[in-house]
Amino acid sequence: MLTVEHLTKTFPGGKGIFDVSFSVKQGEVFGFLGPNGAGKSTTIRHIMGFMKPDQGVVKIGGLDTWKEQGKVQSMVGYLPGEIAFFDGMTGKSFLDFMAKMQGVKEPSKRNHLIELLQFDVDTPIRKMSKGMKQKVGIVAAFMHEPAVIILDEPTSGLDPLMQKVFIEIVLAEKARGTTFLMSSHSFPEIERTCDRAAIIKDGRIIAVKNIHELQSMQRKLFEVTFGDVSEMRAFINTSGLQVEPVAQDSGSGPRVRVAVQGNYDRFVSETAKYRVSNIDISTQNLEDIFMNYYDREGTA
Ligand SMILES: Nc1ncnc2c1ncn2[C@@H]1O[C@H](COP(=O)(O)OP(=O)(O)OP(=O)(O)O)[C@@H](O)[C@H]1O
Repeated sequence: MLTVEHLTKTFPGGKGIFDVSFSVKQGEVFGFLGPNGAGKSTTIRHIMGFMKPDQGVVKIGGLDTWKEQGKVQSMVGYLPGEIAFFDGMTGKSFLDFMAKMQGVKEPSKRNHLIELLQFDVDTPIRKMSKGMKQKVGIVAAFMHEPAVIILDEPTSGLDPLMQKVFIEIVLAEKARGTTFLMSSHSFPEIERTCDRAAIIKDGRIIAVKNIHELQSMQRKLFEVTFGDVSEMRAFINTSGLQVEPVAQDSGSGPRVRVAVQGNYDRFVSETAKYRVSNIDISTQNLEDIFMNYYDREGTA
């Protein structure tokens, strides 16, 4: 539904995006992650056909988004990182204006979204908080029921309750077959909504990950405290598990960290052979996995 092929744009000074390629299938929610200045918004502006690439092409539904901008935009909903509103407009007059541009005649979807997001459409936009403006932008991006929705940091400015509402709106649209590309700094949001996510750094894609696979691969980390050092050593040498010793705090007994993925039988039977005084359990979360990519140099 959406393909980005070898997209390159170099800004004066050498920044930009370089050979960015990925594709998003119909009905897929695709996350776009990366540190500040990595190139997310620049990529999104090219996807929307607002910028001419130096090299490469973006296609939505088979149409070149730069060359056939007009046609493409009628099938796309877009929430920019920073929305430019006209002076003197209320939420209602802005949405009326957008509805006219989008050719929306039936207001039921718009009214439903306003009800879910809970804001007063009659407030002048200049008096709205950042979160309220964001809500107006979300309604504008979704109300014409486009086939593809492109969202640049959609929940920035939204409170936690509204972030949850937003996730529910995305999941409902996804169930109808809408295709999404969504840049975000929020790992829980990506985890709840996305099928796959790309990580961009210094203008280059360094990884594309399947979120469902990552979730099924998540490891549990057990910190096991033994009765004495000889027992801990025996466990390290004979258990056959992935074990590493943990530096000992004053007062705590000899400890190891055991990483287990999926099958806990061996962990249970091996630890049962010793006097164990404590076990702490933690789950490696997606944020840990992604942060690893944020820090790491190189390509996937
Ligand atoms: N029009 C422009 N002219 C020159 N440099 C630009 C222009 N637009 C973006 N850049 C630079 O390109 C890089 C990528 O910027 P971009 O806004 O795409 O990042 P981002 O990933 O969206 O960041 P953030 O998470 O902070 O929103 C940055 O170094 C930015 O300063």
